[in-house]
Formats: sequence, structure tokens, C-alpha cells
Amino acid sequence: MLVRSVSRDLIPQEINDYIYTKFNTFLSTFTNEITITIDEYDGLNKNKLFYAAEIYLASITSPVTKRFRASLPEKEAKIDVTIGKNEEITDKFCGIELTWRMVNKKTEQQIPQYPNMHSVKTEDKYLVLSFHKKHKTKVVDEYLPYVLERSEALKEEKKTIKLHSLHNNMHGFCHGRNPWGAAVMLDHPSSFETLAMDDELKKMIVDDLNRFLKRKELYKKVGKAWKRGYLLFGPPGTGKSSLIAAMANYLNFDIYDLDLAAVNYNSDLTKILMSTSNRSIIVVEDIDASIDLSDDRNNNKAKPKLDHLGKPKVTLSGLLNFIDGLWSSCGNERIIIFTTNHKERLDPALLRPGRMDVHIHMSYCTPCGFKKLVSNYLGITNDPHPLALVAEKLIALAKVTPAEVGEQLLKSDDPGIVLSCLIKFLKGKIESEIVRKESAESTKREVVVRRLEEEESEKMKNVTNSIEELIVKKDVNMKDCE
Ligand SMILES: Nc1ncnc2c1ncn2[C@@H]1O[C@H](COP(=O)(O)OP(=O)(O)OP(=O)(O)O)[C@@H](O)[C@H]1O
Ligand SMILES: [Mg+2]
Repeated sequence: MLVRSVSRDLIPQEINDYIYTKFNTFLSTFTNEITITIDEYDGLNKNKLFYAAEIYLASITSPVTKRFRASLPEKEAKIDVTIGKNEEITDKFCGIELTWRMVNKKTEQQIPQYPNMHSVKTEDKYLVLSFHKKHKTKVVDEYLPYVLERSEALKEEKKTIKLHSLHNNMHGFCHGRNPWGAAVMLDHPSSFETLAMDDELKKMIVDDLNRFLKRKELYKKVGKAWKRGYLLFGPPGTGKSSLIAAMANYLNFDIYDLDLAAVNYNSDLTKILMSTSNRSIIVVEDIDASIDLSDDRNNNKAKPKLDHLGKPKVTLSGLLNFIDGLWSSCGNERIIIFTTNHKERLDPALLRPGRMDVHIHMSYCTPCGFKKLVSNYLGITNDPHPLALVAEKLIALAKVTPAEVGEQLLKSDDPGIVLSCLIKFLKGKIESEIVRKESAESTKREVVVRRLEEEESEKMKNVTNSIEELIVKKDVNMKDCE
């Protein structure tokens, strides 16, 4: 270590490494230290242990390490800091002293077939772990598995949530290509804290998610796939998509946005699911709009259904197989979320527990949701604004979505102006709702009157007909009556 720090700035890197290796080899003949080398590649494959150790080492600090490397990987939000080239770091595990060293070795090779060409430069990376030889079993059996486990947890902590969408051109994917296109970072600010919903409903969802995460063993024991289905239903702008983003942020799960309109065949659904990762949320938005919901479970297995353009379409039976068929046993910790504006249009087969386990009604803005929006947008929490109290009363009567309220609350920086405008807006909403109801009522009345009149005239027609029949039967001479 001393040799390294003294020589570091005086001697070129390659010579420095050479001296260090020789010196260590020389010393090791007198010590009881042994080393384990962990190469970056295991043959042609990446060595998982190397990458796990690299992540783990970034999380520990030791007084001997002076140089670190920092990078910002593409599509990530957090900076990676790892131990620098040819640096050392010490660690302690159950009283065992361990030293890690990151070795970067540059090599230059001349390809014999092309003697006139420039030589090829490569850089080999490996980690060297040194410790007393008496701890070999403990290090291999306990310390290295611990490093793997910690790296998984650290990866999870620093993971950036990604949004995956299906590839634009789905035709090529039957030839083995990943159906999911390049993922983007999900930078959605929605959280359970910012969502305007009733507190009880919010708590129910959070508790349900927590229970789901904890129940790995229970799902295994009862022989159920470790997945959970949620159906979010309600009018546009009530926060269905915002709730999905809040769930992804809370769980730290990636989102796979499955656009069923882009999928041609039922069989593709299985391949699409196979290409998603564990600990993820699969979302099918507007389920009623994107799929043929007619019940085809007993027929048409071979023939794909066609849409109005003659394109094949995913069917209900394909979707049901997708949800609880064979594939469901191949993934873990999956959440499937369907959204719809029209729950009543969905087939009950789709809604039964096991497929859609939890049904969440995203309603028009309630007074409780309104308080949350006022606190989010205007920063008013403890001492409510008098106009906010008026607006809260109107909210209970108006059919207004949190999206509409949010829009109004952005209209000015002055809470007084904003709330006055909101009250005007809510009054307008209530008035137009009254007009709508009245006109629906009068239409209903008109319909009733029309129906009564029709029934009356129908009755009269029947009576006339039967009289005519009687006249014919009895051979009554009508001329006599004239
Ligand atoms: N419950 C809510 N809490 C906080 N903000 C909300 C809520 N509902 C809607 N919003 C606001 O309105 C915008 C639109 O909401 P969102 O897209 O979540 O609605 P949606 O129910 O998914 O609508 P659609 O049925 O049209 O997909 C959001 O970006 C958010 O700013
Ligand atoms: Mg939405």
C-alpha cells in the first residue's frame, strides 16, 4: 500500500503496477494472506460477481481509498461512484479484515495475420480480494454471498424507474426481437402524498401494496402466482394515470405500458409478458377501448378477430389467458393495472378476483381531495382560507374532476383570486348540471307522455280491428247503417 502511494505520482502506471504486483508476490511468500481474483468477464459472459462487488464497494468507505470514479450512465438520474483504477479499499466482515483492489491492465497486441497494422489495445479489469487464509471458507460461503445480497439491495435503492412502451414496429418481434422499445426514465412527480383522494382509500391501497410485497412465502405456500391485479375506473381526469405513477414511485417498480391496439395476435401477449422484468407494473389503459370485449372463449381459437380495417385484434379470451394462464407462474412480484372510464362495459369474467383483485373507484373531487389540492397548489394547510371553505362546500355538490380543479388553482399566484375564480367555476358547473338534469327530466316526461299516447292509439287500433272482424264474421251489411 505504502509502495503504491509513494510511487503513484513518480512512476508511469504500467511500471507502477508491475512493481506492485511483484512486491506483493514477494511479500505473500512470507505472509498467510491469500487472494481471490474476480474477473470482469467469465469467458464471453459478464461476471455477475464482479459487477455486484463493484456496486458493493461503492457503498463502503475506507481511509486507504483516495481515488474514486464517478459517472452518470445514460438514462439514469443518479451518479455512480466506484473505486478508482488500481485503487484499494478495506472492509471488515465478522471480525475478518479484507482488502479489495481494482486492477485495470492495459495490453497491446499485434495480430499475427496483419503485421503491418497498428496493434490492438485492450483493457482487462479484475478485482483482487485478499484476506488471511484461515478465513477462506467463511469468505467464500458467507462474505461473497453477503456482497451479492447487499449489491441487489443497493441496486434497488438507486434504481431509476423506467417506462417501457411497445416497439413501434411489432412485425419483427416474432423473430426473437424484444417487443419492448427503448425505455425512458419515468420522471412523474405523482406520489401518495400529492394524490387528491379520500384518505381511507389511499390508506387501503398503500396497505394492500405493502401486504402484497411481504407475502412472497404465502403466495408460494398456497400455490398462487405472486401477482396482483388492480382495476382503476372513473371519469377522465380523476387521477387513474396519476395513481399508477404514484404506485410505481412508491414500489420503485418499472412500468410497462401495454397498448393492446398494437398487438395483433393473442399469442403475442405471452411473448410480451416474458420480456418484462420482475418487480414491475404492467398497465393496460382504457381497456374497453383497446380490445374486442365480446365473449369468444368457446370458439374462434384459431382465427384471429379482425378490426374494421381488417387487422387482427386481441380478444377477451386471449387477455384472460394472459392474466392467469401459464405465463403467470414465470414472473414474480408483478402488478397488473387496467384502467377504464366505463366499468359497466367490462365482461364480469375479467373482473373476478384473481384477475382484478382490487377495484378502485376514482371519483369526482371530494372535499377531502380538494383540501389536498389546496395544500399542494396554494400551500395552504393549517389555517384554511375562508374562500376555500366556501369552495369546499360547492365541491360536494359539483361534479368536477381533480384535473379541472387543479387547472383552476393554477390561474394566479394570489390565493384570493384563484379561489374566487374557482368558486365562479364551481357555481357554473352546478348550474349547468341543474339545467342538464331538468332537461333530462322534461325529456323523460315527454317520453312518458308520448308512450302513453302511443299505447292509447294502439288500444284504439285494436278495438277498431276487432270490430271490423266482427262485422265481416257476422256478415253485417254496413249499407243498412248508412
Ligand atoms: N386525484 C388526483 N390527485 C392529484 N392530481 C390529480 C388527480 N386527478 C387528476 N389530477 C391532475 O390531473 C391531471 C390528469 O389526471 P390523470 O391523467 O391522472 O387522469 P386519468 O384519470 O388518468 O384520466 P384519463 O381517464 O383521461 O386517462 C394529472 O396530471 C394531475 O395533475
Ligand atoms: Mg389516464
